[in-house]
Formats: sequence, C-alpha cells, structure tokens
Amino acid sequence: MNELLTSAQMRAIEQAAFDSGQATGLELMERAGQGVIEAMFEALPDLAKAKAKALILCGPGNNGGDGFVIARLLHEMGWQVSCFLYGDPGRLQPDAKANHDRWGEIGAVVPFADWHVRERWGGAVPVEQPPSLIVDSLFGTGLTRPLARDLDEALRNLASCLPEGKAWRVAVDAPSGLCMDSGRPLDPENDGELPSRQDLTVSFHRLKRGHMLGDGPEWCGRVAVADIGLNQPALRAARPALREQLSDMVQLAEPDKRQLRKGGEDYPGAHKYDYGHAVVLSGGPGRTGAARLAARAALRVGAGLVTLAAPAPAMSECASQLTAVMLTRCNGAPDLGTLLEDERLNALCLGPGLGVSAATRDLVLTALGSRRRCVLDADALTAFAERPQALFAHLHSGVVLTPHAGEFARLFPDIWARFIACPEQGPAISKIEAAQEAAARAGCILLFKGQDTVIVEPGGRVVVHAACYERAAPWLATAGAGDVLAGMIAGLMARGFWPVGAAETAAWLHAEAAISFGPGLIAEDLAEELPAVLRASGV
Ligand SMILES: NC(=O)C1=CN([C@@H]2O[C@H](COP(=O)(O)OP(=O)(O)OC[C@H]3O[C@@H](n4cnc5c(N)ncnc54)[C@H](OP(=O)(O)O)[C@@H]3O)[C@@H](O)[C@H]2O)[C@@H](O)CC1
Ligand SMILES: Nc1ncnc2c1ncn2[C@@H]1O[C@H](COP(=O)(O)OP(=O)(O)O)[C@@H](O)[C@H]1O
Ligand SMILES: [K+]
Repeated sequence: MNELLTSAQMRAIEQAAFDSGQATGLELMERAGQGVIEAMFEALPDLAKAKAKALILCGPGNNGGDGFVIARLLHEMGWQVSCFLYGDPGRLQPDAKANHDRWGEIGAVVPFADWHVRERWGGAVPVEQPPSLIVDSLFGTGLTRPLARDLDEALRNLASCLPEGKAWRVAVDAPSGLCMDSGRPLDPENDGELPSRQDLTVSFHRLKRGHMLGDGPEWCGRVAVADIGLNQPALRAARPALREQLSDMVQLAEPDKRQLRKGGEDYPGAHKYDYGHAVVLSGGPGRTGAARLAARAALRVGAGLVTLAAPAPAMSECASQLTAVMLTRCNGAPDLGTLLEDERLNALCLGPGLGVSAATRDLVLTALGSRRRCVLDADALTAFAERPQALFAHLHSGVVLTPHAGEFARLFPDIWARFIACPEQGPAISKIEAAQEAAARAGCILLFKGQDTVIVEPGGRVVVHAACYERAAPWLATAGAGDVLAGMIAGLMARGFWPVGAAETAAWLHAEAAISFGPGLIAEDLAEELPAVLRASGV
C-alpha cells in the first residue's frame, strides 16, 4: 500500500480487473461512492453533526459517475441532496449514465446553465439554504487540461459565497483542476491557484502521485484511500502487460529498520569499524558549523567513527566544538588524497560550508576519484554551476547528489525551466520526471529536496518522501537542516547501506526527527532527536 500510482497505471489496473472479470465498472463505481461516504464520516466526524444538506458537483466522466452514487447514498442516509452536472447527460459513459439515471429517479440534476451560483447563495439572505457539504466530483484522474473558464468562474463564485469553514469540502479522487500525475494545478490563468481547498480528498485503491507531490497536499487537505476491492497482486501475476505497466511504480520512503539496528542476535559482537568510518570535509574559519552538523548526524545515525577534515586555520575552532567526532587536518585536495589512502575511510560528505571555489572543485574531484561512497551537497554542487559537465563526467553509482531547488536549477537549468513552466495540459512534468532526467544525465543517485523529496537511482528505484499530512514537518524549514541530512546519508553509507537505501532511510529519519521534536526545532536538534526516533521505531 506504499505505492504512488499515475493515472495511466490506475486505468491499467482498472482495465485488467474488467478483462479478468475481477469487477465491472458499475461495481467499482458503487464501491468508490461507498468508499467516499465511509472515509468522509470517519475523517470528518463533525460532518455527521452538521446540517445534512449536500451539494454534489458532478463532471462529464466517471468521476461524475461516482458523484451520482454519493448523492444516492447520502439521500438514503436522510441527507437533503442537490446534484449539479457539468456536461451533457446524453454523452455520459455507460456507468456514469447508469448512476445519473438512478439518481434521476430520486431527484433533479441541475445542468450547468442553471447553476447561477451567486444568485443561489451569494445574497445577504441566500435564496437557497446553503449546503453543509460540497462534494467535488467534477474531474479526477481524467483531467487533461485546465478547467473551462465558465466552470472555473462558477467554482470561484461558489468559493466566495461559501468560503472555507462555511461548508465541508470533499474531493472525489482529486481536487478538480489538479494534475494527479504531478500534483500541479493545470491552471495557467490563475497562477496555480485552484478555486478552493478541500478538507478531504478520497483516493481509490492507492494514492496517486498528485496526492503527495508538488502543491497536491495543499489542495487535497487530507487524504484517505478507499479500498474498492481490486486485487492488484493477483491481476499483476496473471497479466504480464500489467506487470510491465506497473514496473516503474514509485514507492513512498520507508526506513530500512533491519539494517539500522546495531548488533542484535545475528551480529552481537560487532566492532566500531564494522560500522564504517565517515569523513566530512569542513570549510575554513567561521564556516565550520555546517560540516560539524553533518558530522554529528553521521555519528548519531550509527557510523562507527566520524572524522571532520578541516583546513589548518579552522582546526582550533573545530577542536573547541567536537568531542566524539574526530578531527584531522586537510588543507586541500592533496591532503584529502593522502587521507584517503586509509581504506577504512569508506564514506565521504562534501559541500556543507565548503565554499564555492576551485579548491572545492578539486576536493570533489579527488573524492570522486577515490571511488568512495560520497554525498555531494550545497557548495560541492554550486561550485560546478558554471560547468556541470565537469562534475557529471566523474560521478559514479556510489554518489548521492542532494540538491535543493536552487542547486538543482544551477546544475540542470534546462530541466528546471521545463519543470517550473506553468503546465497547460496534463500530465504535467512532475518532480519525479525532472529528477529522473537529472539523475540519468548525472549518472548517480539524486535526492531532490523539498517538502516532497524525490530520490532516484538512474534506471532503478524511485522513492518519494513526502513530508505532508500527518508527516508534515514544517519545522525543517530551518538553516542547516540540509547539512544534517547530508551527514545522515554519509553515516548510513559508512555503515554499509547502498547509496539509494541510505538516501531513503535518511530522508525518513530526518523528517521523523523533526516531527518528534516539533515546534522550536533548529538544525542542532535533529541529530540529538535521533536516539528517540530510533527507539520509537523499534530499532
Ligand atoms: N480507474 C478506476 O479504477 C476507477 C475510477 N473511478 C473514477 O473515475 C475517474 C476517472 O474517470 P474518467 O477517466 O472518466 O475521467 P474524469 O476525471 O471523470 O474526467 C472525465 C473526462 O473529462 C474530459 N476532460 C478532461 N479535462 C477536462 C476539462 N478541463 N474540461 C472538460 N473536460 C475535461 C476528459 O475527456 P475528453 O474531453 O478529453 O475526451 C475526461 O475523460 C476517477 O478519478 C474516479 O473518480 C471510480 O469510479 C472507480 C474506479
Ligand atoms: N516545509 C518543509 N517541510 C518538509 N521538509 C522541509 C521543509 N523545508 C525544508 N525541508 C527539508 O529540510 C532540508 C533543508 O535543506 P536545505 O534547503 O539544503 O537547507 P540548508 O542549506 O539550510 O541546510 C531538506 O531536507 C528539505 O527537504
Ligand atoms: K474530483
């Protein structure tokens, strides 16, 4: 259940279910409607206490069909329900048409031409009693272009007549207007501002990428996943074509708890060198803090030994601040080369506080030449902004690049430009495709930071760590948080984690430490919170 689907993958699963006789479209639609009802009363308990009046906005496709099921089921529960249709009833698909017609035996369907939103609910005394629930069943995974101007305007009018807090808002599968493959609004006219935020979005079978990426979480509000009875493993096993379509399935990040554990039954007598020796390169005097944060995090995450390698003028500054982290002198690339003659030094972290200079470029190239596992962050990336190819030519599969958006833009300006261009049709390029293209060009693992962190192995796994909903970690937006993440990845690689696994586990632990610490977090707290996080997660 840890998967994020694209709309095309969801359609392929649905088609396989039809072809194999696992379910019919009508059955799935009924379960989808039922699933929304169950999820919304569970997630929004106050809804049951609200005035039981619902407005169901149905669209021209199967998302609209789900809306007619919801209308019927709410009516059966005693709710007063109004159904509005954007689309031509004569052109509905068979399953949506069947549910439209079933609803038609119960109540009216108001066509779009008669919505007159402002006249209904906009006056000082509304002509019609306002609803306590608005269900957005206009578009789901079938959205391919921005909402038509007249519909968009009607929805904005509705949002101003019944603003947030006046009525609960529940979206069926997707907030209409959001591209579910990217989490990006298809809304060039309004700069990505959709007509309204939802209180809850109910997805079917699995979460889609758009629920977790980009602006998706902001517009979805909360998410729930309704089980609509699709047996994906059975369908996958029986149908090679589906297996192929699902082969690039994206996973949500999970920590490798088994590998995180130290000792235990299978390995009780380990020595510190069994957990590796990480080296973090420090900047000069007055710029050592970032590397010290990284080094401390590498040690806390369980590297057996961690050494901070600092230039001579910064040694006393570092020495006064370090205890368990060791210190060695490193005046530049030749010193680093000498240091790395010790083969026990098995993972490196370069970038935090290192400075944007030719000296940094030399250090990076020496580190890469040693073929050690290596994290390149911050200045180690920016130092190559003028000539990224000079970096890419030396990268290898043991390297993790950890750019934030600015660093990504400097190294991959063309990909960045395409990624941020306002999308006019779906599916829009997502952070996943941007990271995949960048990782393929760089030839190493890429962890593209942000609230939605995307980790990509060229030609291999794609993992998303989304710090949203119950895992929101806004306190991570603090100076130095990225340095800590880089140190954690280096520490895990020193312990023997594969680079992509180190990146995934570190991203999870990093956010978990922020969530565990909570308000007031500063970067120093992250490493200190790790013991509690590790204990709480059973490591
Ligand atoms: N898959 C499953 O297993 C299940 C799916 N279920 C439900 O079905 C939903 C997907 O249904 P769907 O494919 O009919 O697409 P939907 O989102 O209703 O869009 C309808 C059509 O609108 C059109 N269109 C697009 N953009 C437009 C725009 N801006 N303005 C105007 N028109 C626009 C476009 O057609 P076009 O005009 O491009 O030919 C599109 O095909 C899914 O989200 C879930 O709720 C559940 O019932 C249970 C199981
Ligand atoms: N609002 C947020 N929600 C979740 N994670 C965040 C948020 N803001 C920042 N982060 C995370 O914190 C880290 C910040 O890294 P970075 O931008 O490199 O900061 P710095 O350079 O100050 O260390 C990244 O791992 C990023 O994913
Ligand atoms: K919808």
